[in-house]
Amino acid sequence: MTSEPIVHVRGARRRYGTFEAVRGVDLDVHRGELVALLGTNGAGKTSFVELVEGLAPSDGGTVRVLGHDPYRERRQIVGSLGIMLQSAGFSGDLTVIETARTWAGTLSRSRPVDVVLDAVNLVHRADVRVASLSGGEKRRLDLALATMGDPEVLFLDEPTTGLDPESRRATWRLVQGLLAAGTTVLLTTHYLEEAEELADRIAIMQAGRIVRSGSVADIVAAEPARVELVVRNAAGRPVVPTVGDLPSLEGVVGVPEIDRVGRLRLRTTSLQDDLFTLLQWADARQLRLDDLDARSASLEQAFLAMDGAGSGAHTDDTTEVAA
Ligand SMILES: Nc1ncnc2c1ncn2[C@@H]1O[C@H](COP(=O)(O)OP(=O)(O)OP(=O)(O)O)[C@@H](O)[C@H]1O
Repeated sequence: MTSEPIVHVRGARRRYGTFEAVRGVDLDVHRGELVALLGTNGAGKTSFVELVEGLAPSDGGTVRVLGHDPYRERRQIVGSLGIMLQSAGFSGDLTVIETARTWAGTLSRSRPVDVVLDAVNLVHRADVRVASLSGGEKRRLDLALATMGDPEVLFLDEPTTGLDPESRRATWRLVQGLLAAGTTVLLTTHYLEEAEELADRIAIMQAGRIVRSGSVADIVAAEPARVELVVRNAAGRPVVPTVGDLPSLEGVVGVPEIDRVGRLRLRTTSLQDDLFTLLQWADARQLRLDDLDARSASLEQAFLAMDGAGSGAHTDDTTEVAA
């Protein structure tokens, strides 16, 4: 993509007193793209997203949304933004429809209120007081308000937390419709499936920094595939090879595990080549490779591996910086 990014961030920082929660983040989100920001609790996602939402000033670096500083030049862009925070500040006394109409009245342009409530399946709850809504219904109302102004850029902070699976999928369809219409979206989520379903690109945050970014395929490709099988002889009896008996496997990461019944487990960065070598090795020895299970890493495995690798960085998380 060559056009100027809608969200353009370089070296963003955010401090709370002497604690630095965002430590030099770079991120671009292009027009019509959805970028999902992932990370464990406390990684700094909300602290970062609030910078691009213009809810707080950056303590360093450059933050631009639609070409403007979203904090200092907020008035120029606020009409083009849709923001769904982690927790909404609704008045519990108003009904759903009153809340939606009140919100629509604050916008320079608004989609019809009934259409927006219908999109989040809240029409049947229109006359219910917000205080009586379930947690998931409140999230859906929040999404309705964030999308009511037909925003050019939508910031969604954990939009499907607390939603049942059906509502979550309905939200995904809604977001996909907005993307198809050209909306640009920055989303934070703890649901990896949500990121896989919606995101063009993913950025993984750890201790205030983006430690990995790219498409799901890019991120998963960096994580070794897993192979598991049981070695048996021609009569079907288990054979327990030693690691030294195995052929040379160029992509193996770490040491293959072999248990007492001949079950072999290994991780490899060259799945196809190493599998081929293993099959040839077994064939030459008239061995069978039973229960063969070979699979690429999932986003979840890649994420967990990164988090494990970053446990040192977690300790670093508590490091205080000069104010
Ligand atoms: N107002 C605040 N004052 C001091 N520290 C804060 C404040 N807000 C957040 N933090 C700290 O900043 C770090 C990042 O928090 P943040 O809420 O941005 O993380 P997150 O990735 O959004 O987490 P979660 O997934 O739990 O929402 C945490 O260590 C948190 O305790």
